[in-house]
Amino acid sequence: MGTVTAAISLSAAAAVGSRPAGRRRHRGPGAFRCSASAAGERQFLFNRIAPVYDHLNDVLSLGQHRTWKRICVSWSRAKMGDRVLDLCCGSGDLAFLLSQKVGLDGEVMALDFSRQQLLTAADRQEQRWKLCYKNIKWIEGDALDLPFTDRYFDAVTVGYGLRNVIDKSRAMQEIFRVMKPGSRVSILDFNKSSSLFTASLQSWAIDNVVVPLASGYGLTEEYKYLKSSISQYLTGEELEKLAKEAGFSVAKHYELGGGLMGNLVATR
Ligand SMILES: C/C(=C\Cc1cc(O)c2ccccc2c1O)CCC[C@H](C)CCC[C@H](C)CCCC(C)C
Ligand SMILES: C[S@@+](CC[C@H](N)C(=O)[O-])C[C@H]1O[C@@H](n2cnc3c(N)ncnc32)[C@H](O)[C@@H]1O
Repeated sequence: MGTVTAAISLSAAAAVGSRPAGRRRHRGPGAFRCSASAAGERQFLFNRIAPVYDHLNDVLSLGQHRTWKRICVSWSRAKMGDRVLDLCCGSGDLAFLLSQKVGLDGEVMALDFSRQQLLTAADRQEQRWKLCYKNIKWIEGDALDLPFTDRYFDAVTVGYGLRNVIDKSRAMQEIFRVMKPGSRVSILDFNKSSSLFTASLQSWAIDNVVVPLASGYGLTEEYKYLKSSISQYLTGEELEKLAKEAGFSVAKHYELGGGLMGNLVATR
């Protein structure tokens, strides 16, 4: 595991560039305590599910999540030679897809605040034979305070991450800041559907399939969180509005998987 740890940049300083010091935001003490404990709980949750995360995603979505992730990466328009960011990268599914898009001349920065997810990702990278995967750097960091300079990336992806960050507006502003003008962000997540049928199907599947199966791994509460996080998420229309408020010129949300999932594409 030693080499795996070495593969992860464990501090912002180790990441490329660094945000102008003057731009670090000041949080009120109360706000910091509140968001820090909530963020800490989510960090702990994703550390805990890391060992079975990929397996359960494959089983619970019958492998469909890989199709949705391929669509997300394709819609980012990442291309050969690009410098790209996979934000909230987890075990690296989208980072590996981006790696193939940008090739060895390109660069993939994959950031997450869960060390266990990053260790899984680095382990997977070591086990894979494709040369291009060497272009991925795993960075332990916070999506709300990205360790990258302004206008740095040609494309950004976020797979099932925005719903999990404490401050979605702040995250969108950080994404905007680190993107080059004219570049795209592609954000995949569950869809908070306005259709009663779709919302009921999604809720039924989580209650009657996802959580019972996860319980077999001792992860009942972790997967129960899925449902509450979706109910607190933004609708497609609200995601488009959030992107525009962050400064994006164009933002469009597309439903996937019969409305169970959704993907926001925004252009800076
Ligand atoms: C890759 C997927 C979800 C990732 C994911 C996101 C989270 O925020 C979590 C939070 C807490 C625990 C786990 C996760 C998490 O895994 C999407 C596919 C995996 C889903 C867990 C399964 C969703 C099932 C659908 C509601 C119904 C699928 C119907 C059909 C088989 C396509
Ligand atoms: C459901 S996983 C998604 C992983 C991967 N993108 C995928 O598509 O499978 C959500 C990830 O977001 C990360 N995350 C949540 N809040 C974060 C934050 N503020 N900063 C960095 N990562 C965060 C979690 O640690 C977790 O690995």
